[in-house]
Amino acid sequence: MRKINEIFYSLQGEGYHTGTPAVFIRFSGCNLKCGFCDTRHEDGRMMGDEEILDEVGKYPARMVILTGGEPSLWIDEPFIDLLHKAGKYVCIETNGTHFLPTGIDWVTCSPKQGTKLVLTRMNEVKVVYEGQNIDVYESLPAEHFFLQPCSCSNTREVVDCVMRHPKWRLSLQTHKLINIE
Ligand SMILES: C[S@@+](CC[C@H](N)C(=O)[O-])C[C@H]1O[C@@H](n2cnc3c(N)ncnc32)[C@H](O)[C@@H]1O
Ligand SMILES: Nc1nc2[nH]cc(C(=O)O)c2c(=O)[nH]1
Ligand code: SF4
Ligand SMILES: [Mg+2]
Repeated sequence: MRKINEIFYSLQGEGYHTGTPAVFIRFSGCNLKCGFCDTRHEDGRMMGDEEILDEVGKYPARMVILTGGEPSLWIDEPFIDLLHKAGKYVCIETNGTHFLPTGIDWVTCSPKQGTKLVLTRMNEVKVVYEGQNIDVYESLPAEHFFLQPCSCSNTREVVDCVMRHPKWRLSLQTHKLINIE
């Protein structure tokens, strides 16, 4: 059984796959307590894999995004295999402080200040910008580097920072701009 906060169908609002239809599986609970976190950390409900797969199967998209909370606290290789057997492309949003099972198709790592990263592979880095030094993230083993405003509030500051650090690109939380989930 795995603790699920919500399962919903929307468009990936952030980062490289922005605009792509995807089923979000939001797991409950997190090992960090970021002051800016925009997730409602509700208790959630224990669900079996069959029930989770049934819910995911209600939607036509191939992309599934594991998020939370911190999804790495709840997943294992058999779960990723089940999603693959259902024909899904599996993405994860993680803070990078826990190891991941093998086989995930797309890893988005969002490192948080003052934490120790354990991931050795990731496809994209997505930093929520609060004025911190981003140079330290440039050596991470990722193909894409995104800087994201905090709750759409400091966008001009992020634009200026990206222009000073051209390895990075702007990631807007587009779902918030168009009022979708
Ligand atoms: C809610 S977190 C869940 C996954 C994982 N715990 C993590 O932090 O990556 C999903 C993404 O939203 C970002 N995020 C959380 N709160 C935010 C906010 N207020 N503004 C912008 N991005 C935010 C996180 O940094 C992360 O990239
Ligand atoms: N549309 C939409 N895109 C997202 N990308 C990452 C999200 C998250 O909370 O992990 C998220 C979310 O909550 N909604
Ligand atoms: S690590 Fe992710 S889910 Fe956890 S508190 Fe921070 S932003 Fe929220
Ligand atoms: Mg979100």
